[in-house]
Amino acid sequence: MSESLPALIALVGNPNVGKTTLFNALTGSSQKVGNYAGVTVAVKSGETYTPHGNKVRVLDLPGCYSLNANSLDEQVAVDALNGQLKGESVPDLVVCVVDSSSLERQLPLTLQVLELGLPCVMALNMVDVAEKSGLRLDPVKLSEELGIPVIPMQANAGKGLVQLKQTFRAPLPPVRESSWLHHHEDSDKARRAFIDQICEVAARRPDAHQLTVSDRIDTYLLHPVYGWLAFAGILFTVFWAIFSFAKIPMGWIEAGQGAFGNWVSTLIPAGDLQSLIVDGIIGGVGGVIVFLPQIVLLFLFIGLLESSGYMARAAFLMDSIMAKAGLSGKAFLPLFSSYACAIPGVMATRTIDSPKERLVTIFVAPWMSCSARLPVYFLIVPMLLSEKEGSWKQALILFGIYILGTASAFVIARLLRGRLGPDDKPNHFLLELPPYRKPQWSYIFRHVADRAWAFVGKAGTIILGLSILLWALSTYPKSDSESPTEQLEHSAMGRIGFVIEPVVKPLGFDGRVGTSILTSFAAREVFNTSMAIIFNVEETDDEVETRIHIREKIAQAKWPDGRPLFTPLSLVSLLVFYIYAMQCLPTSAVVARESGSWKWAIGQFLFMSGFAYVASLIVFQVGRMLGFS
Ligand SMILES: Nc1nc2c(ncn2[C@@H]2O[C@H](COP(=O)(O)OP(=O)(O)OP(=O)(O)O)[C@@H](O)[C@H]2O)c(=O)[nH]1
Ligand SMILES: [Mg+2]
Repeated sequence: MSESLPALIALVGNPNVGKTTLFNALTGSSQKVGNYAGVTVAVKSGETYTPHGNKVRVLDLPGCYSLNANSLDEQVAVDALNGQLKGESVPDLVVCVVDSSSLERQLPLTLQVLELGLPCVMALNMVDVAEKSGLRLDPVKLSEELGIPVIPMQANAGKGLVQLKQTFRAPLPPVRESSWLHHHEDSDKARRAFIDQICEVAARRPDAHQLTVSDRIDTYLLHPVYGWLAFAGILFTVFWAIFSFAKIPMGWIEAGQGAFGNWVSTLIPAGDLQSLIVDGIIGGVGGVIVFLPQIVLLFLFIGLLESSGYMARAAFLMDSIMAKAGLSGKAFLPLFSSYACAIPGVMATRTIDSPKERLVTIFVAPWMSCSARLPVYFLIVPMLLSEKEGSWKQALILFGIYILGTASAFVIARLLRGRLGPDDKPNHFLLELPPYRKPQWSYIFRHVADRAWAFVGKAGTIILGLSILLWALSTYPKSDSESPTEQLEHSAMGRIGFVIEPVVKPLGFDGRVGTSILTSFAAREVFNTSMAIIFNVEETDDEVETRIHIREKIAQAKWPDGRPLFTPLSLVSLLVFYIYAMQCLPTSAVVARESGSWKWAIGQFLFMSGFAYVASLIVFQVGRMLGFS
């Protein structure tokens, strides 16, 4: 019996049993929670206090089905228990978190953990679900049979937390001898027999098998026809809502930004300083910040889909399509989360057992249109339809953009998967359909707020810095000319544009657009910043009084011969470029780390950006041949 206080506690359990919910409740963190298996893919650490005020460290581990790890995320959990994680020792106490509504399936892992010989406590989570399904649990019997403390809990409501914390103190529960293994050759069989015996006395099922509410919902949502209709309907509603709801707060931000710009213009006399602040900083940062409402809505919807349990159904429906792309349903969730951001998407590929399938998924993930592309789409799409934001036609185009990116990703995945050849060992696709659950609102709001704050933080730092730099490049060196157009041509930016114009002209863009594209390799949103700065700086002074929306200003831009710069064809070409181009250094860094080599990251960058160029070129040239303008 260990007398010393525990210093390190590890939360272990099957996927989707509420480990992270418990971790967040214990440590006050807001790590990602979702109602599907494989949300947590890396170890997270936090601190909590015992009822006696002693500080302990808690590790949240990725879920695993057994200790014979099949995938990378499971391996991490196993390493943590064996003390093989870098910088971590063997845990002093293991909290086995189980979903009490399916105890038989969870106990094999618990027994394996007990066999390791570490002090254990069981967090018998989701007792609310077990109760509703009519299961009769007997925690006292369970504790007697297993020989460890068993704490009934409902982690998402904070119930049982205090009781659990009371076990975090000396003396730690004695290590139990693995009696079920005695006289048995086959340890799997021995565990099964012991589990049957436990469940007989401690977890009795109701006699009649009833269809649960989730089962009933699934007869529609997984139906071969209605299921797909519902899937398309849900996605379309999301896009439509992003366009139409966001319109209102966007209007406020724009109005505020305009008023602020005008106010600053009255304070500072016309000249370089005014131009720097109004055109460079307010215009440049504002060109990105105004899309905050869309980003918030996108993350809110993804959060809702993830925490209700619908995401796992979508993966189930998509399994057959994924198979055509040479991937399994498991690749769907990482790819879907790449719609928010490719970085967590690439990380989430750790749940994929097959190393080759994982590489392929990492490779195509950046083609799932991420949220950083939204500002660019929202600048271009309304121009394409020459209308303001918010119509259903725009939502339809946005839907089409996502479909194009996704379909292209699947085609490339298939080609690449074919080239890599079959796996060395067979893989089993195992996707769990969790019951539908009420969304964890507190978590979702916190998560959305974090993302919104990160977006604003980026605008206030990286985008702000780039805005100042871009403004300077578009203003200096100065020429004697009075004409803003000639002045821009004379500036450093104008000269870069001059060099770049021949490269982008076949795609339908001039040097100004080319320069904006070039700068957006730093981060996609910078396209908006550059466009705003270039076209603001170019305005004549008397226009300052009637500050019009930057999009209208851009729409009026012309080639030197007076033709409009932006035609439907050139706008489509621009959209196509942004759907395909790989313009995110942090993603490249994560790809290099997760794939184990920079070769993959560089190959991906060159392939995707090259593809973007060629695709835009084809769109513009073929479009022109067909008579579009
Ligand atoms: N009804 C109910 N739901 C819960 C409870 N605890 C957690 N949940 C929900 O269960 C789902 C899974 O929670 P997570 O904390 O992400 O589970 P996890 O074990 O960390 O999952 P992985 O990281 O995928 O291994 C979420 O939808 C939670 O809101 C509970 O006690 N009762
Ligand atoms: Mg988790």
